[in-house]
Amino acid sequence: MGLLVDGKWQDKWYDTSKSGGKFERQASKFRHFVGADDNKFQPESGRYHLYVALACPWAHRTLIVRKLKELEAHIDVSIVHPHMLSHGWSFDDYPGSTGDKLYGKTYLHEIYTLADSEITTRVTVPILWDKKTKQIVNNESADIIRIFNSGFNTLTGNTIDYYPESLRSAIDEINDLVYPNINNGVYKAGFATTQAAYEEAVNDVFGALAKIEQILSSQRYLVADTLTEADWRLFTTLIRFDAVYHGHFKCNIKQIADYPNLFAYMRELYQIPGIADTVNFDHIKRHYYFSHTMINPTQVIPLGPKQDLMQPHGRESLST
Ligand SMILES: N[C@@H](CCC(=O)N[C@@H](CS)C(=O)NCC(=O)O)C(=O)O
Repeated sequence: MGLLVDGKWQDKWYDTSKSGGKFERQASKFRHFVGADDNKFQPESGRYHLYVALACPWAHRTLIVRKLKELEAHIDVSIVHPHMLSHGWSFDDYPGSTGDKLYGKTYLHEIYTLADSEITTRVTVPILWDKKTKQIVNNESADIIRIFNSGFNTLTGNTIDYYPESLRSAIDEINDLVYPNINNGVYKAGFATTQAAYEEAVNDVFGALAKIEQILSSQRYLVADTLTEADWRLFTTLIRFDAVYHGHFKCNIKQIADYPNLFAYMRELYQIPGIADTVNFDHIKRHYYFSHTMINPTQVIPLGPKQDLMQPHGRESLST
């Protein structure tokens, strides 16, 4: 784990000394868009490449929307090794990993320095890369899923909209609950280095899960009957919760399996054709339990949980 400073790799853990033990996520650096409004990055088949970790919930969002928007033939993917150790993400061989398909690099930080040899940044996945200009288009998953949602429609002819104009304020409102309290909330709990910071984060996680459980008791998806980006953004945290966040990040007041609505909703999303293929529990568990040695110094990876995610979800009756 580390970061690039003036283009040089430094092996450093997150610094929580100035924030009262709280984990504070750095803002993403590259925020360009693809599509009509930006002349520089036009939608073209085969021009863009996605760098991901199968373990990572943020990268997972981009893989899901790439699949649902039928972009697999147009945007290829390189998958890193699940371990993130002293050199950060690497392209070492591992089942389910691909190596760096574009440049044959060893470490992901070399992709950042290829874009800018003097860069100062954390080295995160996902990255949407432009082969033509050898630049990072965007390394913020919330943006990348919107790029995939609409930026390539002219190429694919797929006009399914996961962020429709008429639902934007409702989606934004859910995202404002889910991002700080759940998606990032589990990290704030797991990376907290004081009891107070941990307790505050965990209480926020379970407060928000209780609200979502209530919403899902009377409606099929987070925004009424329409599957939107808000659902996919929540899904990638839910699917990791019982396997990783409950134990490793100490979010152990309850499991997702203890919430009837959340658990059935998570299974419904998991069972949508193509989605289960984007979920790799080996990469997920191995990444967290093996990489975060200050949380789990033995690097022992737990065997459980054993859950049947294909059992019927029964949520069809909630649609009006
Ligand atoms: N805001 C980014 C966050 C991405 C992120 O933090 N990814 C993690 C993996 S789950 C990472 O690569 N961390 C490396 C680090 O922080 O040094 C996004 O949503 O795209």
